[in-house]
Amino acid sequence: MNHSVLLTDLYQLTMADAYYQSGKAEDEAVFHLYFRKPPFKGGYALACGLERAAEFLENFRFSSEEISYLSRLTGADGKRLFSEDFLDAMAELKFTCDVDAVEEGTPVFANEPLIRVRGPISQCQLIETPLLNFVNFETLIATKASRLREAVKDDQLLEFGMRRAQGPDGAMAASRAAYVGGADATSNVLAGMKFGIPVKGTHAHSWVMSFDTEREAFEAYARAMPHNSVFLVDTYDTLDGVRRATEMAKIIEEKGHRLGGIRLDSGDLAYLSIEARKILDQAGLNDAKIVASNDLNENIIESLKAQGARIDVWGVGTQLATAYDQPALGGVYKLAAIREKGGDWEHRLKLSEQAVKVSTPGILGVRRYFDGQTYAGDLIYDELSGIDEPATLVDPADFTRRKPVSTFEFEELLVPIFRDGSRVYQSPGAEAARRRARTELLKFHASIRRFMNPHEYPVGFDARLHTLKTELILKARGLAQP
Ligand SMILES: Nc1ncnc2c1ncn2[C@@H]1O[C@H](COP(=O)(O)OP(=O)(O)OP(=O)(O)O)[C@@H](O)[C@H]1O
Ligand SMILES: O=P(O)(O)OC[C@H]1O[C@H](OP(=O)(O)OP(=O)(O)O)[C@H](O)[C@@H]1O
Ligand SMILES: O=C(O)c1cccnc1
Repeated sequence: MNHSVLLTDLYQLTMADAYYQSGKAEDEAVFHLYFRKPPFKGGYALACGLERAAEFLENFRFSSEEISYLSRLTGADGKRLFSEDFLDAMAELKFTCDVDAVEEGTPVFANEPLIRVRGPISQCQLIETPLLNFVNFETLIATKASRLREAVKDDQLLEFGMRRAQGPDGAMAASRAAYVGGADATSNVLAGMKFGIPVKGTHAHSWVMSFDTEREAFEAYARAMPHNSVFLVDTYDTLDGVRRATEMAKIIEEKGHRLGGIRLDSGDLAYLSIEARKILDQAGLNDAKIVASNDLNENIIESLKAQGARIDVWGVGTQLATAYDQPALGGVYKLAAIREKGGDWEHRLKLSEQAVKVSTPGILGVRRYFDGQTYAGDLIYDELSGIDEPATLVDPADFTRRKPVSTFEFEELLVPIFRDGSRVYQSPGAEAARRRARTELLKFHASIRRFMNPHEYPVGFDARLHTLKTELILKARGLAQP
């Protein structure tokens, strides 16, 4: 899916023009994309959206039609909004940035750069909005799916959300991200074809309603789809429907198949699934699956399991595809360092009344330390300052809390994606990202995956970065020590 370079906010283009006019367009800058709080009051997020971001950047060039459109835009005085020099430069523009990013399916935490962009400030600026658009949404949905995966445990999780998703593009991105996060399949056929996601489904109430009786509907379905025979049993009376479904086993077996199962879509799903299981088992259909749907989310699933529900397959639509309880991830993209051509790097920081909103200066990297059993903590450091050895995590919220990590193995979370505008990383695809999410999440202590009051995984600054940031905050507030 390729997107136009005009998929950006107007102010990115007006700033880019102004950078050209100020002679700063080629100044080198570093921006980081990160979020300040994990979504859903959870303990982590699952990085997603890089594949689409990389595709977008790879095709980052202005067409003559796009330049012509921009040349027709006018400002408040009715004169052309964009300067001719800027539009000429855009017509010739080649993406030349270095981009480093966390791979899709990697668990990530507040304030860690998910993407780092380094290059001419005008280019860094133009790509801010689309990068945030791709990463915020897909990371949000992948995280939601991973919470659902946590709730369903080893059961099957099906994503049924297209009908309630935020438009067709939202549905496509949601199906992909849900798969990365832990869904086993989607009902979205186009997502199946485009992203290689398994597609699965049952049938709707309309099938049953289109016949005079439920029996006729089930018989016709059993004959037509003996190899895909999950019957929706709640159109009239759920447990009667289950009994009727068991009567289809004969037709299905005559065709050389086994009854797939039933789907419950209303009522008390704990009670009904327990009763349905008894009916299926009594009919010798122990292998028939019970599918449940109806506005499910991770908390309802956890509760249903605690109630002893006998559900094998969970169909989740609206709450997954729309991230119902938190419709946006608040990822931001902030300037952290800049240098004029041939000059030295200067750190940059944005102040805020709220300490958590003060941005972090530098060319940041993240090291994830492993103590042999679980991940022990992440170290955010500034490549310009170097790491203060022995490596120690300094809690940004309380500098007296420190955790030594130098004896542990570590990996760098940011990997090169573009060098000088050329793509050096091929996305391994949704399937590989999904596997990564599964294996990586299990390397953290389970308490970070808890829904209620999850454990806060240690993410600290390197001591030099902590000192640098403190000094820059004091300086910006006019409080610097002489
Ligand atoms: N045993 C249960 N414990 C907790 N939540 C449940 C249980 N059974 C069903 N639910 C959930 O309660 C909600 C019930 O919603 P609602 O009242 O709209 O459904 P319904 O009346 O059973 O069916 P519908 O309105 O779709 O015909 C759904 O989110 C469903 O997943
Ligand atoms: O509940 P969700 O998690 O979004 O899952 C998808 C829902 O879509 C279908 O319902 P339908 O469109 O027929 O509407 P209804 O069942 O809500 O009436 C299906 O029967 C599920 O209930
Ligand atoms: O296949 C299903 O059962 C299905 C698909 C989409 C939405 N709800 C249910």
